[in-house]
Amino acid sequence: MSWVTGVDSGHPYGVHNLPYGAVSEGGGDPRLVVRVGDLGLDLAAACERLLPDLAPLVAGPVLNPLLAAPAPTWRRLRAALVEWLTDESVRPVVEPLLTPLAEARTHLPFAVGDYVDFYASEHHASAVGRIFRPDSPPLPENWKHLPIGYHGRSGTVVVSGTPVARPSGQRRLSGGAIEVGPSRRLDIEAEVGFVLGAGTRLGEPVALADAAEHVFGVCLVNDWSARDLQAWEYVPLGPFLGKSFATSVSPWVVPLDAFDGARTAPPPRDVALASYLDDAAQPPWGLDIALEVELNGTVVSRPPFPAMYWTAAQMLAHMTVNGASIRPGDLFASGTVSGPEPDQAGSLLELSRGGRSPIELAGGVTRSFLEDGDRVVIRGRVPAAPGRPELALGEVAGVVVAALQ
Ligand SMILES: O=C(O)/C=C/C(=O)CC(=O)CC(=O)O
Ligand SMILES: [Ca+2]
Ligand SMILES: [Mg+2]
Repeated sequence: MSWVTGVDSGHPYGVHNLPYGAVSEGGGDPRLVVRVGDLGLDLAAACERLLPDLAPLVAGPVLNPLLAAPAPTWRRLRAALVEWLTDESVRPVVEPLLTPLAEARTHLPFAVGDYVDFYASEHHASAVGRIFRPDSPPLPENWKHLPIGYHGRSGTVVVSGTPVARPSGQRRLSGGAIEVGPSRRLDIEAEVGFVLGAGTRLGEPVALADAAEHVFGVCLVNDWSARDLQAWEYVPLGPFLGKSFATSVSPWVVPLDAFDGARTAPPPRDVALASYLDDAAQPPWGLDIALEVELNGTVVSRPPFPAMYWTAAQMLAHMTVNGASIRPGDLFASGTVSGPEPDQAGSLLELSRGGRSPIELAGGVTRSFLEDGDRVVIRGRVPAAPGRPELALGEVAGVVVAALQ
């Protein structure tokens, strides 16, 4: 148990969590911290005093030098952090380096390299297939053979709290006319993101068994999506401007090792998998994360991450099977997390059945898609279970503002 006041062994930000972030105070420069309770430990100052050989990796303002190090270095730092925050004898050195996070501003804690978004929920993929392609089977033929994904726009990944301007673009009206203007079907996608480190060389795939050597940590993602732009532009090359205008991520990157007690078996596979994706003999890579989507103060959905068909390890193995290299700071997202129940969908497109059944919010207000001024908050946690305290992932929030043009 930690000596930090108020951080008992059941605290969701206890020493079993210790997520990394970047904060600034009073207009100062961002610095890297590790979160314990509601406090941030200054990583550079702590390492300078107690682990000097790692200090250059956490000098800030981003985690990328640490991400570039091999996974055993990440584990060494994490073990040291646990020791510093639990061992009374180091307390006089560490305690002065803790500051309250309440007044701090959070920043994107890593420079995003490449960004990939997958489509790993069978429930989401089938539901969207029915809405976008009513005359075709809900799932495309390839869906159970490989985790489908697309490369997104890393430069528009923003930290939670950044306002999101309504995107503009082309759409096709029901009569066939083409119109340009602000999106009328702006949506969210509740997703889980994976931050990569320990880069690879061109031509070097990452095997399923090695995934934990490259997945540094986990965050929450809101893949804002303009459904009218998307539906018109996506054939035949896939998502483009309907999803590239902003992608929000939570400010805290929870180390993969914090999920050791939260692994779940993925759903049974009903198609034989190619050997590079066959995870039958691997430790389970499902994660027991419960999401919650709140729109203007009303919880509208509770998407369950264990329902995802494809795991992060499979996504990484597939992303690199062609020999594509990874770089420290690369980010991939799971795709919309939707469960089997109607109130477990991770997008308004599903919750409002393609816009036909608006959802009800507090105060008699209804929504099919987002209006200017709407505020969306996606929260994530691993619930407490016997022998396992709750693990908080925090939240990713954003307010929609009017189109700039
Ligand atoms: O089925 C389609 O045509 C597209 C669906 C999506 O919205 C793609 C996407 O972002 C993947 C996901 O989040 O699951
Ligand atoms: Ca998405
Ligand atoms: Mg996006």
